[in-house]
Amino acid sequence: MPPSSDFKRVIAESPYVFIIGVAGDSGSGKTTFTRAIRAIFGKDLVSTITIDDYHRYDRQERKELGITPLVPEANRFDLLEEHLEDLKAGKSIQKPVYNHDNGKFDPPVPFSPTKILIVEGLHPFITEKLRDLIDFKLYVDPDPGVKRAWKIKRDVEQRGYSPEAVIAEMEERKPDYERYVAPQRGFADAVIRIGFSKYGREASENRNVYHVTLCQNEIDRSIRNVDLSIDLFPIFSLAQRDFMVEFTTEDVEGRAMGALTFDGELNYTVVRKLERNIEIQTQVQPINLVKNGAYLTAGGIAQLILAWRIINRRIAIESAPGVAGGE
Ligand SMILES: Nc1ncnc2c1ncn2[C@@H]1O[C@H](COP(=O)(O)OP(=O)(O)O)[C@@H](O)[C@H]1O
Ligand SMILES: O=C(COP(=O)(O)O)[C@H](O)[C@H](O)COP(=O)(O)O
Repeated sequence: MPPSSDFKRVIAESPYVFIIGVAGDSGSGKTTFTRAIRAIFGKDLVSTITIDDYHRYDRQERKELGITPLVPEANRFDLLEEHLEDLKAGKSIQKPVYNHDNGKFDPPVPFSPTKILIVEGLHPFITEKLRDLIDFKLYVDPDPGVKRAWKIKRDVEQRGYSPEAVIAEMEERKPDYERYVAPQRGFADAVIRIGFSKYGREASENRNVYHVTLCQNEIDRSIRNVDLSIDLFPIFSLAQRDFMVEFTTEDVEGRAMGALTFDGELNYTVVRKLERNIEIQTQVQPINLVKNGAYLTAGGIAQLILAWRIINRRIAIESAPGVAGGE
């Protein structure tokens, strides 16, 4: 791909359908963490499929069978594989629709592929075929306390459950989560862990500041050298808020992954440089995740780095011989 090309235009004109898989428990921030990707590429290029639509049983049937939606048999992965294969080949599908408001299925809807497709849900990496079809795999992994707070808030405010019902359901689902969902961390290119901020729980609750660890496998060799430096000078001169960065190696399902941890908030001036470097390297601009004068939270920085990783995976595919029209 020519270095000065307009990356969005190249993607729009390429036949390649790039699939991003986002796995994690219900209410773990899957939708929220893919927001940066949607914001960067825009509605025309990005669409999302939620795997909830591929449940085999409606809420009443699951109740009668005594199973949770986390059990693989409660989902139609064969149909999902078929649909992702069709979408990757540029074909439209008739997508099933699960309605969270009433726990039943609505009639299927026509769904056409966009050049970037986000597939999010409980089990996007459960079969080998799904893993092969997905180009970038992300696992979202909040601490139990964070997940509990997020899930209660969302399911009470948006899905009409009582807090007690949400808590009881979470307890009931735990063993199936550990058994069928959590092991998918082992297939992920990146795992995002989220805990309450070390600067106090109120920082999380009031300002969305979390302790965020981005575990990544080794960066693709194909990525060109890029300056991802953080400038210390504005940190010294604009350090009105607490911030920390840490790098460790962590064991993720038996794999050693590089773990970059952020907590707190960084001023726009510091983050804008990072964002600008990513814009120059990827030709995707403007990214503009932060507004002038504002602060970006640790989660926002993790999103920015993730977006950069994902864009680079897409560039690597574009440049590979014979794939997506590369030389
Ligand atoms: N990074 C985040 N920062 C703050 N709140 C979040 C974040 N991610 C998720 N949440 C909260 O958790 C709720 C559930 O997140 P959502 O992205 O809908 O989860 P999922 O798609 O995994 O079911 C959201 O409505 C939001 O209140
Ligand atoms: O586990 C999930 C996925 O939710 P999310 O969209 O949060 O990842 C839901 O419990 C099932 O889809 C069933 O839905 P319901 O409980 O509404 O019947």
